[in-house]
This record gives sequence, C-alpha cells and structure tokens, in this order.
Amino acid sequence: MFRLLTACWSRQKVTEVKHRNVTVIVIGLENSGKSHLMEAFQRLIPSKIHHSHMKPTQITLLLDDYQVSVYDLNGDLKGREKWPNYYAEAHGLVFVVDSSDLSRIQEVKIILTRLMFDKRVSGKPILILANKQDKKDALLPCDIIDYLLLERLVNETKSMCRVEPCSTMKNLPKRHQQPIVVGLRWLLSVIGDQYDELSTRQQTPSMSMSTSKNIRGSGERCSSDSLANRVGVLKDNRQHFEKRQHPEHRQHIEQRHFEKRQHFESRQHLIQRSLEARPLKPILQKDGLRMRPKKNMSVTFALDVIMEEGECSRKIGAQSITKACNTQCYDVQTPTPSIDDNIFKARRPKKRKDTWDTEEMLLEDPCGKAFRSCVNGHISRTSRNTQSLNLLDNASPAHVEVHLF
Ligand SMILES: Nc1nc2c(ncn2[C@@H]2O[C@H](COP(=O)(O)OP(=O)(O)OP(=O)(O)O)[C@@H](O)[C@H]2O)c(=O)[nH]1
Ligand SMILES: [Mg+2]
Repeated sequence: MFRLLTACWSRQKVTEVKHRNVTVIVIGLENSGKSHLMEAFQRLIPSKIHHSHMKPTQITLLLDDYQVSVYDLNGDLKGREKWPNYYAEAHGLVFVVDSSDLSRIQEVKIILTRLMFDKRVSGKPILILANKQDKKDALLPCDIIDYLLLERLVNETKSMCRVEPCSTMKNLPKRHQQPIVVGLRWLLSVIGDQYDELSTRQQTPSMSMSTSKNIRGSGERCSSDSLANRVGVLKDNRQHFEKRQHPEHRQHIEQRHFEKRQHFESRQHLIQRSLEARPLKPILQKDGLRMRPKKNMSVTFALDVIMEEGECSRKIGAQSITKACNTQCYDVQTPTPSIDDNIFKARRPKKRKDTWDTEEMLLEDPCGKAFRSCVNGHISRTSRNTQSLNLLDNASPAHVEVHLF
C-alpha cells in the first residue's frame, strides 16, 4: 500500500513537473471575436476553474503538456495601447481577424505588420484565426494571406504563422470550432520547440506583465531606498558621466548611434512597404460577386531549413510533386502522369464527414509559384488533401502548409 501511494505521488510529481507554463495573448481589432474565443477555449479545452460569472480576461488551459495562461486584450484604441505591455511576456500570440469585415482588412494589415515588426514579437509564433467563417461573405484564409502579405511578413520578421479558419460562436457545427483547438495545439508545439529561447526572451521583471501593474512612482521608489544606496548611485552616475566624456568612448557611441539609425531606417522602409495600400485582388470580387473556392483551408507558414538540390522531404512524394509544381501551373487534379499519379492515389484519405484531413505533401518551389497558384484558387481543387508547400527564399525560406477541409 505504501509503495503504491509513493508510486502515485512520484508519478503525480513527474506529471506536475512536465507541465510547461506558457503565456499566450489574444489580440485583434474590437469585435473580431476575442472574448467569444476565450469562451470557446473554455468549452473545448480543459481549464482551471474560474469562479467569476463575468467574462474572464485571463484563463488557464491545460492542453497536452502545457499549462497555458491566455490573456484576452481589448481591441479598441485604448485597449491597443496596452498590448505592448504584454508582448515581452508572451511565448506566442493569437491574432483574431473578423473575416466577414472586408472594410477593416486594411486596418488589420497595418496593425499586424506593426505587431510582427515589434522587436518583442518578431520571431515568436503567431496563430491567426480567421474568425466568423459561418458568415456568408467571410474571407477565406487564402484571401486574408494574400491581402495581408503574410508570406513576406513571415520572411521578414521570422515569426512562424498559421492561419486557421474558424467560428467561435456556440451551437455551430464541430468543424467550425475544431480549428481553434488544432490551431492552439500548433502554437504550443512551436512554442515547445523553442521553449528555452522564448522563455529567456521574457524580459526582466520590470517589463513583465505581473510587475507592470505594480510599477511604483519614482518618489515611492526613492523613499524606500536607503541613503547609502542613493549616495552609491550618485557616485556611479558621476563615474559613468566622466567615462562618457572620453573622446574614444564618444566616438564609439557615435558609431553605434549611426549603425542604429541605419538599421532603423532600413526597417522603416520595410514597414512602409508592407503598409502600402493594395486593392483587393480580382479573386475577391468579380462583377460585384465574391469568388469563393468551394473548400476552406488552414495555412501554416514556418521558417524552414534550406534543402539541398535533389534532397527531398522525409515525407513520401516530395520530389515528384516538386516536378509537377515546376513544370506547370500547380493543378493537382491533372498531375503529370506516372509517379505523381501514384502519390495521389496512394495517399488519398478515405472520405469521412466532419473529419480533419492530415495528408501532407511537400513542394519545393523556389519562385513561390505554387503559393501564388494556391492563393489564386488552384489548390482549392485538391479537395480531401492537405498540402504543404516550401517557399524558398534565399535568405529565409518559409514553409507553408495548406490544410483543406
Ligand atoms: N457570426 C459570428 N459572430 C461572432 C463570432 N464570434 C464573435 N461574434 C460576434 O462578434 C461580436 C463581438 O464579439 P466579441 O467576442 O465581444 O469581440 P471582441 O474581439 O472581444 O471585442 P473587444 O473586446 O471589443 O475587443 C459579438 O456580437 C459576437 O456575437 C463568430 O464566430 N461568428
Ligand atoms: Mg472582448
């Protein structure tokens, strides 16, 4: 009996230790559905109980090996001012887009671009939820990706992204809500891969969320410091000032300022480029009507390792599909004969209603043609398949997965 109890206790200890604490923030314009997403999280994922009857702005979810603190941040102008206080602390972000609101997509683009270029966010994974897919005119993920120039943003900011179409409303079919869990799982797995790095990026306590609320006024801080400390600080300041007056040091500082300014100007240029207003592509509107591919899909962008020429993914069929991709406009219904045919036959999943396809194929497409053909609707013909495309950019290749359902 004693042994059994000890075993149970140690087992529980191991599982407790295994849980990794992760912080995720949920942001997006007002009315995009963030608070409904929080409710959906609580409905779909086991969470620690909150006794408050008010809508929670912070919940703790238990998913896979993670204990996830999720913060719902307001999307109105006042709320957005507070977002940066949470950037440093977040391991990953969920960005909610109201896919049915075409009129605000430009605003979303500006906000997302600024967000991804923020040095506290760049490099962190971002799950973009294309919400309100139940609405008739909702933009599809490929439209959103295209309009937000997401491919370029991912390459420039080195943040992995996944776009997941969903609906957060209650009483909708499961297939609308399932992507929420799938998306969060993806976010956690990316966070898990870079956990140590992301944790070290969480800044010093003075910048963190927990303490930012408790920042004391300067007067208060002084009163609690001892006189000796304050004299010590003054001495240090004087020495520091004298050191800065030294010509060599001044030259060094000027050089650093110059480099910083150059770096800033080059980034400004990039931000400006990404913010340029672009008309929606013809795919979105034709003769006043929305052009919609029949199937919906989720898309993942990830930074990938450049593959050697001829080297293919470990997954079956990558090389053959590359051929099809490079030789013709990407069209999976009419693949080049022979090998490609086998791949599609061999890997076509059984047709099941309300299930999530996990079939995956890797494409290497140095010019990004495959992606462009994807956003132009070709890929929509590959019903029942999940596609994964490698967009190879010389400096920072992006890996794109397209999940159809
Ligand atoms: N049709 C539809 N409506 C939704 C969905 N999700 C949210 N809504 C509606 O969108 C409106 C705003 O939802 P909220 O969750 O309060 O939006 P929010 O992002 O939290 O907004 P702020 O807190 O102001 O930043 C509500 O009227 C919801 O009913 C969805 O998936 N489908
Ligand atoms: Mg809200």
